Amino acid sequence: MEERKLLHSFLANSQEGLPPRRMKDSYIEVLLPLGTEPALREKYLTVQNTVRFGRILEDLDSLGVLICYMHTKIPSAEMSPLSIVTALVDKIDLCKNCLSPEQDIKFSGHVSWVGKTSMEVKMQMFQSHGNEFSPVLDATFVMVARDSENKGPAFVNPLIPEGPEEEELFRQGELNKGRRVAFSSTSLLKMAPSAKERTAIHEMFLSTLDPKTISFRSRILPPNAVWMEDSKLKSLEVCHPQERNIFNRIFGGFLMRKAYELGWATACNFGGSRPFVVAVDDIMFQKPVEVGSLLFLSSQVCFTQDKYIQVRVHSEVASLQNKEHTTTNVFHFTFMSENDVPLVFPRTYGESMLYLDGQRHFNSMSVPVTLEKEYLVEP
Ligand SMILES: CCCCCCCCCCCCCC(=O)SCCNC(=O)CCNC(=O)[C@H](O)C(C)(C)COP(=O)(O)OP(=O)(O)OC[C@H]1O[C@@H](n2cnc3c(N)ncnc32)[C@H](O)[C@@H]1OP(=O)(O)O
Repeated sequence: MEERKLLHSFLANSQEGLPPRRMKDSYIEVLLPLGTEPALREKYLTVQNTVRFGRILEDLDSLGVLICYMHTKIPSAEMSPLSIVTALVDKIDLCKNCLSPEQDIKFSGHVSWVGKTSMEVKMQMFQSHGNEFSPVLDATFVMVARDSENKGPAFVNPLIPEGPEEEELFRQGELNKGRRVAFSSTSLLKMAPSAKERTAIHEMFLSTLDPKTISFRSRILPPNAVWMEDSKLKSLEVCHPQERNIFNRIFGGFLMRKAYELGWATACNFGGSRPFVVAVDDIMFQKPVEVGSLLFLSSQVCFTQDKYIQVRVHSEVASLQNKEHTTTNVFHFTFMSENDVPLVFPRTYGESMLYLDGQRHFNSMSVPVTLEKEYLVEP
């Protein structure tokens, strides 16, 4: 960190002072040679002989940061003065494809939109089948540039789209920013649910009242349903230095992998079969996690429909001094089970909000996915 202090002089005072970049300046392709380097497979292998999705999340996070470093590269500087951190995993949509641990995987990506200090990155992943690579997933991340010591914001190079395709991507990036602002301003933490949502929650509530008593307090579960609180799983991570990133904080990919694996276990426990992940959305990195922290992860099913299970994982760190807990991340994962799963019922008002939030995330899934036998992505 002492060395990084010296890099401050390379930081720009305004965005206009930085040379504009094109999308192709940050474009990169990376090969994960699972097919040709068997020694690498162990790290990626599940017991079902598929690829661990948690490992893919780690790779996407590192790649996203690398892409941003390409976009902001200063040819005359040996080291970048920027600290680039993951602010948001906007979306990861998986296509219906089998991930084999015995075939090479290719990642590609580039910066698709920039603000003043933030960059949207689009990445794709492919797996080789014979002579060609077929698409596996699309991911959109938002990275934020901070100064050399990660203490304040830092400007990033402007982006000039070239041609109609790039202009469309850039416009989409702008729309994404607007959509995120709108989504956050109608958050249930700030606003009451809509009339339709309120009615749905009240109907669920009524369906749990015991018809034998005239009371709002005697609640019974309808058939094929589970109380939301009974779907919870929790875990604890001690954040050792091994998991730190280049800025001496805990690596975002590690946090995602841990949250994903707990989320998967929650869906597995709930649905009674090994579920497949179909979408990841709106993972917000609100606060950095310091090395040495105790990281508490808490996961629960918050919405289900047919074979789908929407899981929310909340992570917080505890201050060792005053035992205060601070939220660092909230993760949303959509899984698909082999068979139809039970309904999940909220018991309290807070749980009802979690249910509606889960439903909103589920409905924002862009690709309607259908269950396919060969579609196997596991933790
Ligand atoms: C050299 C080559 C090296 C290669 C190495 C490769 C491998 C490397 C591997 C290492 C991998 C290491 C990677 C890791 O492990 S990073 C570790 C995981 N991530 C973190 O720890 C980040 C934790 N969060 C924070 O520190 C803050 O919340 C941040 C800094 C993110 C924002 O803080 P704050 O809220 O105070 O910021 P602001 O209000 O001033 O806004 C600043 C800008 O940010 C935009 N914004 C903010 N939030 C969001 C959001 N949710 N969605 C979209 N955008 C968002 C905002 O619009 C604004 O944009 P703009 O209007 O300025 O454009």
